Amino acid sequence: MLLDARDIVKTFPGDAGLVPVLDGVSLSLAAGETMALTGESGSGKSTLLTLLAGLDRPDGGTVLLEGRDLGALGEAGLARIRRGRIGLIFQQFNLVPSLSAGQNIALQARLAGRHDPDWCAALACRLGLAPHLGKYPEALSGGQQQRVAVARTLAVRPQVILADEPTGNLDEATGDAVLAGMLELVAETGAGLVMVTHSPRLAARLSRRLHLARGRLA
Ligand SMILES: Nc1ncnc2c1ncn2[C@@H]1O[C@H](COP(=O)(O)OP(=O)(O)OP(=O)(O)O)[C@@H](O)[C@H]1O
Repeated sequence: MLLDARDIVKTFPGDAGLVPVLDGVSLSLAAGETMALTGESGSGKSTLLTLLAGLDRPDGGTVLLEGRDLGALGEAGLARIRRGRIGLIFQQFNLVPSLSAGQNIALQARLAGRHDPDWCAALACRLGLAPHLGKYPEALSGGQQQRVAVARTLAVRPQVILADEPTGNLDEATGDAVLAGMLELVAETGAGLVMVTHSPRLAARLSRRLHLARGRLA
């Protein structure tokens, strides 16, 4: 199994003491599988994604990535896995303003020591970014910026892609186009995808859907 989360518990301090946001969440994701994560605002979707990414540690339970327990890794080991094997895409594009689109696409792959100019060029082409590679983020539309963010993540060839409402900032048609490109490329690379979305319409385009409510997945 690519990603295996077992009995995840996460609590945060609330007005009346510790509040369990995730209360025994388990999920597994196979290579090539795409999973939508839905749930009301505040149900813990982003919290779960953060734990799956190894950006925070659960209070209970384990996250296994390709059989490796993220909880058993130190900060350096976690950082290495995050750089090379886990791709994150957020609603905010988080592009580096002083770098061109092409440089932004290559940035994380360079940092991970995996820069492949041919793969970057192919991604840019597939995502319709080829004419825009020399432009800086301020000169790109929202949809173009998000496609750069998608390409930047895929450039690393991560095993797992965790996306938090990646099209939430885009109009419906642009969001659909970005998602279609992303799903196509995820399928081709054989990565697994977990995508948080509020949209049942978008969730229906993924292979599985899990709904988070009252700290549990259904
Ligand atoms: N660092 C934190 N400290 C305290 N409480 C937190 C922290 N992070 C999240 N929470 C709480 O955990 C709950 C779940 O938050 P989370 O952001 O995971 O929800 P979500 O389902 O992603 O919501 P949304 O759809 O609005 O983005 C919320 O009640 C939030 O206030």
